[in-house]
Amino acid sequence: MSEASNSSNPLAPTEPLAPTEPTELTANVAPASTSGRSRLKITDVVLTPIAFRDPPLLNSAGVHEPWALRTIVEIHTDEGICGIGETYGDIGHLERLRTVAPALVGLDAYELGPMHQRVAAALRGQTGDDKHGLTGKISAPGTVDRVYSAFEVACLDIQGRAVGRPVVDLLGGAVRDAVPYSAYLFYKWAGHPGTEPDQWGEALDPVGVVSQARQLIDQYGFGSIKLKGGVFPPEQEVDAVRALRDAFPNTPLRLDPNAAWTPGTSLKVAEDLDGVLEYLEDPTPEIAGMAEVAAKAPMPLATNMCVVSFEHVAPSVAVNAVQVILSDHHYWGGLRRSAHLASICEAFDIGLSMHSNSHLGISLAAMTHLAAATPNLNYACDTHYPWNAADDVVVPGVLSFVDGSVAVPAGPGLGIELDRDVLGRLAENYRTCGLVQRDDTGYMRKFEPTYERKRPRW
Ligand SMILES: O=C([O-])C(=O)C[C@H](O)[C@@H](O)C(=O)[O-]
Ligand SMILES: [Mg+2]
Repeated sequence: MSEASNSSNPLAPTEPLAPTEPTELTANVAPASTSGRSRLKITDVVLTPIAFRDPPLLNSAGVHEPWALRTIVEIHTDEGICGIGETYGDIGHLERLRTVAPALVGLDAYELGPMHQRVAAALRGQTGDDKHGLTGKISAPGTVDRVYSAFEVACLDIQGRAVGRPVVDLLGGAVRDAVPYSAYLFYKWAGHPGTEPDQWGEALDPVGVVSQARQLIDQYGFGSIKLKGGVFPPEQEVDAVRALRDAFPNTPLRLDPNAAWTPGTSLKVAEDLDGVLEYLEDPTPEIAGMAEVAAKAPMPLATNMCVVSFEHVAPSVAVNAVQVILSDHHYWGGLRRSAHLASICEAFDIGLSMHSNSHLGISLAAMTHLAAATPNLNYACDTHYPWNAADDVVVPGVLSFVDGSVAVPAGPGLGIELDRDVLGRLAENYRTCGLVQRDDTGYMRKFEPTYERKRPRW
């Protein structure tokens, strides 16, 4: 037991969970374990911001820029075991990672509770933000979870490597050997303005959307489809979904306009697509709006916008705002806390799916271990991976899609290795690409100067 334990309450945590104004960081966090057990002491935390190519994917915030940003996290230990994680690359998030990293040195890689406390203490109540708002409002506790997540994944990688077991075993063992993902369709331009069309081509109408679905399904074997909407007037997106239904009569379909519609518009679309969608994702903003739609919609409503942190769950349950939550370990506080979310969903009979932003193979591996260990994950997971796979930092061979699913890596830890040549190249991209923050709206305005981000828009 640490010297700092609270003598009046034997169950109190050894230290405050999130002191907002600590005078001295070291005086407000749990000390490293002194029990004499063998340790895996963290000796260094290395953060590498990277940039990789991203196609012009359209959404309710604007359009993806030519580069997507991420940060690769490497944690080193005194035993020589190193673990890796992947997280957002926006400058504000990167600065928060940089603030926290030195505070983790000296911890044991098994001390994840104390690590969460140290992250909270180092952040001193900061609240993150982003320019796209596609994952809802970010709170102070949500900011801690976003920053902690990649460090937690890297430590689970270390733990697995240390004991020779895959991360899925640390999460309770695999309930499935392979994790199904869905084809993630986007309206898109043929290429970034001023460049040649990319391999995917244009998708701005039902014909283009169906052809994109065919490409993704032919290449990856996906067994379900999600269309990112919120780009065109809802009637046009309904037509695209109907075209998908005609082209793929037995494939589960989802539509996600990222809160671009009023509750009234959402209900109209929900009625139009009755019997066509397995769920309708974030048709309208906020818990109250979603509850209004959910009360009459014929299909379940899903979210990765109005329930994005633990404090949102109770208010949402109280009004039955959503019937499916899209988890995402990058902002729900890593793999273990995402497993807690899964238990909460089970308790409240809420469905569970998985959200994705632009990402590479470290995230895909982590998502796959988590999903494989989560019995009540009842839907195929989202993944952007096909859009960004050409630039993966992971050594090829382990992560591949067969019939739309990724087999759980069998090697110790995450079961993957960093390709250092690619990492170096993507780090150089970051230094030269001129972007430090994702700005879909700003990029759209370069081509449509009057464009505004509006939620709801219709
Ligand atoms: O709502 C969602 O599913 C997303 O936020 C996924 C991605 O962020 C996607 O919309 C994007 O990157 O344009
Ligand atoms: Mg969504």
